[in-house]
Amino acid sequence: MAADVTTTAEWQALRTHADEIRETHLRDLFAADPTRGERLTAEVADLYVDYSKNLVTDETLRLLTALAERVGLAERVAAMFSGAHINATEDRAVLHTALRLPRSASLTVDGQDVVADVQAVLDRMAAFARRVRSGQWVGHTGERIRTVVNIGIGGSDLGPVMAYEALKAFADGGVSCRFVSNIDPTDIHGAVADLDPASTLFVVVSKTFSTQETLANAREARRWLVAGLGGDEAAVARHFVAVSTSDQRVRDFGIDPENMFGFWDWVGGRYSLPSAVGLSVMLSVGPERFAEMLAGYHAVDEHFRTAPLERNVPVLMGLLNVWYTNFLGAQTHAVLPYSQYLHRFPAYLQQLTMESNGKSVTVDGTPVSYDTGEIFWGEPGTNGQHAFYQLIHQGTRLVPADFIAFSEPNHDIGDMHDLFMSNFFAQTAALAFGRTAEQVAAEGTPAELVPHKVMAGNHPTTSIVADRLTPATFGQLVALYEHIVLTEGVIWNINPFDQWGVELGKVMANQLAPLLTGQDAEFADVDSSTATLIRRYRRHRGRH
Ligand SMILES: O=P(O)(O)OC[C@H]1O[C@H](O)[C@H](O)[C@@H](O)[C@@H]1O
Repeated sequence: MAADVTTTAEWQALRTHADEIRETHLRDLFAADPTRGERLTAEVADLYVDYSKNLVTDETLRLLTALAERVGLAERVAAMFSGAHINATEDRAVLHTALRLPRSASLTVDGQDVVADVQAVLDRMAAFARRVRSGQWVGHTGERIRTVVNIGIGGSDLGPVMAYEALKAFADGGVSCRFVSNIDPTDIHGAVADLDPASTLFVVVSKTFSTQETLANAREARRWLVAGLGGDEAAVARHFVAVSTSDQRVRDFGIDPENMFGFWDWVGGRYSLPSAVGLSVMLSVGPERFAEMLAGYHAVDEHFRTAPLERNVPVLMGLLNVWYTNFLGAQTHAVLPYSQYLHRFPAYLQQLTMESNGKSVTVDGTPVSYDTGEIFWGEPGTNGQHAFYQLIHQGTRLVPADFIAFSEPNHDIGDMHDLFMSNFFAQTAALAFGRTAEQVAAEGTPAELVPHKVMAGNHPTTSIVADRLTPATFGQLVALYEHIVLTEGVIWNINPFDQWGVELGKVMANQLAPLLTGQDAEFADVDSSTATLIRRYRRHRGRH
C-alpha cells in the first residue's frame, strides 16, 4: 500500500468511531450485552483468548478488520509464508515459520529446500543433545557436562533464556544452563566463578559471529577454560560449540565446524529461538520436548496463515494494539504473565516488538505520520500488583494490558495456585469495572477520602488462558506474539524485519574505544559532552 494509511476511508472511519468509544464505559458495554464475556472470545490452538474487556464494540472490530483488508494484510502474510523477500531493505526472505514446519512439509525458496535443511540441523542438534544429556559426550578430562553456559546477546540470548526459564519444569537431563550476554565483565565473571571447567560446555550463539559483546565473552570463556584445564588448547573442542550463520567466522574463532549448528539469513535474530539458537533449551528439556514446542509454534502459524481475518487471533490482537496506539492514544502496553516461569517473557517481547516495529519510515522510505512500535513492558503477576499496578488502576494513562495464565500449576502446593489465579481474575475485573463514588461512599468511606478511593475502571485488558504451561502452549504463545507484531507492522506499512537503528551506536563504540584505552587520545571529532565524559573516565582509570 503506497498511500499514507491515515488518508484511507477505513482509517478515517476509525478516527470518528474512536470519539464515540471514548464516551463509552466497559460497565455499559457489559450491561448492554450479557453475553459479551462469552461472545468476544476466541481460541487458537490451546490458547483461550478473552478480549471482551477491551474498549471495543462489534463495530470497532468490523472497522479494524476493514482496515486490515484495505492494507492487504492477508497478502503480506501469504508473501511471508511463501518466502518472498519481504525484508526489502536487506533483500531477504522472512521464514522463521519454516523452522517449525513438520518434516513432511515442503518449501523451496531461492533454490533451497528449506524443510530438508531445517530438519537436518534439528537432527544434528538432537543427536548432540542426547549425547550430552546421557553423559556420552564428555569433557576434556572425561567428565560429563553438568552446566551449559549460553553466550550470546539480543536474539541470541533473550529467546533461549526466556524459554529455558519458562520450561524449567521440564528440565530433566541433569544439565543446568546459565546465560551470559553483557560485555560488562561482571557477567561472565559471575557466571563462571563457581563452575568447574571440566564439566562446563559453552554454547556461543551469534547469527553474525561478529558481535562485539559475544566475541569478547567467548574469548574470556575460552581463556578461563583453557587455564582451568592445565593450559591445553585441545580442550576447546570438547567444551565449545557454536550456533551461527557464518561457518567462516566460527572457524576463525577456533571452533571446529563439526561443533557448529547453522541457521540462515532468513531467520531474524529476534525470531531465532526455534532454530539452533534454542540449543541450550534442547539440552535442558531434550529433543522431544523441543519438538513439542515447535509443533506449538506451527499450530499458531497455521491458524495465522489460514484463518479469516475476523477470526484470526493474532490479527485481532494486533489490530487491538493498533486501535489503542493510533486511535486512543496509548503509549505503552503491559504484558503480565501470571506464571513465575514466564518472568523473562516481557523482556523477550521487548526485543520482538520494539526492534521489529520501532521504525519511522514506511517500506518505501517515506516518513510515517502516525505512531508505530508499541512499548511492551511488564513483570509477572502477582509481583507487579505490589509495584506498578497502582498507575494502571488510578493513574492518568491508558495502559492496555495482556494477562496470561494457566489453569493448572506446574507445581501444585496446597491452595496456592487458587489464590494466585484469584488475583488474575480479580485484577482484570477491577481494571474494567472499577468502583464508583457511590459504591465507595456506601462502604462508609469519609467524604474527603471518596475521590481517592474511586476506581474509574474502563482499563482494557485481554486475558490469555491455557490449561497448562507446556512446551506446546509455550510455543503457541510465542508464535502468537510474533504474528501480532507482524500484523501491526503491516498496518503501519513498515519493515518489521530490519534493525538499522542499532548500528550507529555500535560503530561509534568502536570508534571511541581507542580514546578510552590509548595513551595519545585524539579528540578531534568528538563533541564536547562526550569528550569531557571520556576525559573524566580516563583520569579515573589513570590514563592521562
Ligand atoms: O546473533 P548476533 O549476530 O550476535 O546478533 C545479536 C543481536 O545484536 C544485534 O545488534 C541486533 O540488534 C539483534 O537483532 C541481534 O539479535
